[in-house]
Amino acid sequence: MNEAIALSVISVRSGKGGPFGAVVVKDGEIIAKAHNQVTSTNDPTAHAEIVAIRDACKVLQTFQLTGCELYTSCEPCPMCLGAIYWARLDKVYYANTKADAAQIGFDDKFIYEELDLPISDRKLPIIQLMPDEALRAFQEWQEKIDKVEY
Ligand SMILES: Nc1ccnc(=O)[nH]1
Repeated sequence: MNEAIALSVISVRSGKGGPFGAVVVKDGEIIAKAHNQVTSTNDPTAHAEIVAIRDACKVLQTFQLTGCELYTSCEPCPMCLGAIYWARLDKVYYANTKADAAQIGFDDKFIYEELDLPISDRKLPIIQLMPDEALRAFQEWQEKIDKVEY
């Protein structure tokens, strides 16, 4: 967590992104570390946690981080939490909370609140189109013998 927090400070001082840092640990060793890079890379998904997960997967040459733990300087936002579940990390440690992040202008808490609402009550319109056509790829996937599942 010391390293994750140090990265969050580096992020602020370097001007490369928001005040967030994260590290991925396996068997007690740091295998990947990152700070937020949203504004310096024009990538709204370049949260510290996402960048660290991408790097860890590259290092381990895998799309699943089972056996790894994530240390993040702030409670993960819903996007990062989704990535954490998809990556199958074992555990998450965090320092600042989403309420702390909200206080300095980061939307993590707002997105959590949106997710608690029924789709019809959310700020973001989400409209279904062409479900029958889209199902074709799902059917093909289900029938595919040599697929790589995740
Ligand atoms: N928890 C976080 C919120 C926003 N940006 C980040 O990199 N991390």
